[in-house]
Amino acid sequence: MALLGKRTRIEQARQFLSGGAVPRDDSDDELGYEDFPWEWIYDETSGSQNTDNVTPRKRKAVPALASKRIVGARMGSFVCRQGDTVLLKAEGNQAWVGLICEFFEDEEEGEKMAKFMWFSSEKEIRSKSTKRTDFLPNELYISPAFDENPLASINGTAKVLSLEDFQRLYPTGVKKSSRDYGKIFVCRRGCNTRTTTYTPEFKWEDIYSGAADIPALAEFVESKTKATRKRRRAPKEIDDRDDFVVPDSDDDGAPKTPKKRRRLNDAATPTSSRQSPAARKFLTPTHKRIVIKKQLEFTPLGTRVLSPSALSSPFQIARNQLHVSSVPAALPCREEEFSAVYSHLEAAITDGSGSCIYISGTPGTGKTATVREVVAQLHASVQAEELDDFIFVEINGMKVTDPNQSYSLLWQALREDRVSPSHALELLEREFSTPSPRRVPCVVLMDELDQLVTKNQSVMYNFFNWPGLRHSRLIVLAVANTMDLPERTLSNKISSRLGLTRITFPGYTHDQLMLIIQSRLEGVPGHIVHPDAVQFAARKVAAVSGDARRALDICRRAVEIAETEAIVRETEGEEGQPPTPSRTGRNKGKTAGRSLNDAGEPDAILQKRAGPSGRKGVVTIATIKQAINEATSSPLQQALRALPLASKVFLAALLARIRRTGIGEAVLGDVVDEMKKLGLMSQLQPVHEYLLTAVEKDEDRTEGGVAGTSASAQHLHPSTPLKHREGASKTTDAKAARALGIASAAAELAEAGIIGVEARHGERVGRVRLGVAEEEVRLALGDDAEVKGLGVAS
Ligand SMILES: Nc1ncnc2c1ncn2[C@@H]1O[C@H](COP(=O)(O)OP(=O)(O)OP(=O)(O)O)[C@@H](O)[C@H]1O
Repeated sequence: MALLGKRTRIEQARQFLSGGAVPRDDSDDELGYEDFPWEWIYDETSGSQNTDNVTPRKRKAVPALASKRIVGARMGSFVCRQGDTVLLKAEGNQAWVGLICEFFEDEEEGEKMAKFMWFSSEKEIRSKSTKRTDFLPNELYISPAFDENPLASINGTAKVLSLEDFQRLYPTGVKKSSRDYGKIFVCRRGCNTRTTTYTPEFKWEDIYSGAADIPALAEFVESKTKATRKRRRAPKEIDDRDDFVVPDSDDDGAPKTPKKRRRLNDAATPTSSRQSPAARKFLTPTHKRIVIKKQLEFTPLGTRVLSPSALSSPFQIARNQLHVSSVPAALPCREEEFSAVYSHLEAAITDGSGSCIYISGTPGTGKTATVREVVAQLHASVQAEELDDFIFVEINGMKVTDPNQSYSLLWQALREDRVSPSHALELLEREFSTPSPRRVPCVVLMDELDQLVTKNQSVMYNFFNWPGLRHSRLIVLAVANTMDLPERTLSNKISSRLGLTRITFPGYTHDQLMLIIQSRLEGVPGHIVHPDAVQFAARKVAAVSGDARRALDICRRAVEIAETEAIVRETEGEEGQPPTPSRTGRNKGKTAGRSLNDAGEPDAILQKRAGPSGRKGVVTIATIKQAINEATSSPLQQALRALPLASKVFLAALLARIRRTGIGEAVLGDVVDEMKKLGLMSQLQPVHEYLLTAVEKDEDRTEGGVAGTSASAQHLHPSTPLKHREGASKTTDAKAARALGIASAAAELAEAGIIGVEARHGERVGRVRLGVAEEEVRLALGDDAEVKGLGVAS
């Protein structure tokens, strides 16, 4: 019984930590094998008068005893007190060493807890280049890191000494046979292991003699392990100093729109990375910083490297900058969303708490780009020592073949260890329900969440649920296209319990799309895109979807068209063709490449160059029209537009269903229901007629209504061997023929690869999904006269 209790306690206290903990060869456990409960030791002498520097947390103290100060804790014969250094159980035979700062009762969890200040071993220092080489086998660094852990994680006492005292007391080292073996440590420096900055050497007994010294010790380690520290200074003060970059004048300290090369906190807090390295290095022996003038830095001419874009034509630069895969220098029109995501993430990382943010919005509204930018800015803050370290991992529903792989990816991010999904799930469950000192927060971006839901809801449930577990420090950013995916897939009861923070990204208006395109064209020389063209593209896209990706794609294609035209024109000119009236004398005789490289030409020249049609070599409204036309006249687009009405309505219904559920696939029967709804709503005579007849006939066919349709669609598929056509066998051929309207539409679409149908014999739940991009269907049928008004464009 006692042994079982002991095991539970150790299980509970397991740290599952690697690297950094102190190896312990002995398995001796001072706490014995009896599972006594932990009891508080109160300060009987001082009563409610707190003279000590260290006060317990009244907030969490047991109410009846709130006036008494907790100074220690007892478990059987084991006693530890505030200010003591103790061992905390780590994975295997390892232990962490922590200094007990305060005790408190966590009422929510009904657990006795303590706040620890950590010692670190050299193993915890990740940077090999800045790691000291003079560390001793039992040396620890006191670190400016704190954690709260249950008393159950305490595993014995530790003794910390100065090097002098250690050598005096143990001149030949600690013998393996000694009870003190593995429990005596030397501390002569403090270290911030994340930044690998050390305090100057000290004598431990000089700086620490007991609980009363904790605040001073914390302050000392904190202040001495930061090369430079954020200190909010007035702009004037910054201006007066030579060694800082002058921040932008629009600083108000609040998170700003993401802009490259200007970190979010730059202006609010001058950080170490903004100082010259020299200014950071120079300290007096008493550790006062010497501010020196920033060294003049220049790059020798011989090694000056031009960026590739500098060598490109304006067209190439524009194409590159408009490309959707290029990372924009700024994300205009997403200021609010950026701030919301940033502050949530920053707060969660700082507090060491878990959090789950659900981000929704239609495609191309900048969800992924914004989250990535936030994470990049937070990483910059970590580099500048303004934020605690965190792990970031991106899991994309489109890129995993099985949603369960998400578990392996998360575990790999946490531990750099590849395991199977089922094993990873086990490990993650255990990890997140186990207290662990210094667990680094982990931010997970779950992109294209819809795809992870389709196959297995437990994946989404777990990722939404884990952040709520007390020890997880997991921050999930779930990105999806629909607002109510959690409710639809997890039931209202569960999803409301999860307490998700929701952020919605609205579609861009045409003004916003204009701004986005213009910002991408910033720095492109030669005014090669006419402002009217930008406006036209923005209007066209905003009318259909508000999708920045589409707007950028159209503009990029338009630039390509203009570039080709310019080259053709130049070549024609070179081959002795009479120059066009627009050709300026300056350009005459130049090669295509060189003449196109003219940067900064005034608009007038470009307009002239554009020729009588007003478009050669410049992107105009006509070029945009051509680009849109091309995009909508690809073979796929043409095939989609040439589909029979039944197939178009089927696609419109499938799209509506997918959009409504937020899931990338739908039950065939539901699509037919959707068709009925569309038929009722539609003002279009042909749709109305078609649907009422086709659906009614279909309903006649089987009592289940949609079942018959599903079966028909699946089993009338030309690729299905006749003998396997269960649906057909269930009904008479005549009935099947009557239902052929919808069934054959589905079969035809499946054969063309426009949809995929997953046949489930004898069931009513055959599933159907799009086999082409949703965007292609929207583009082709969005303004198709036959199905206009069925919501394909929205
Ligand atoms: N405000 C913006 N400024 C500049 N570029 C933007 C902006 N919003 C989106 N983009 C660009 O549009 C493209 C699509 O953006 P993103 O991938 O973030 O959209 P999304 O909402 O995540 O779409 P999906 O749901 O399809 O994944 C990217 O190239 C991105 O850089």
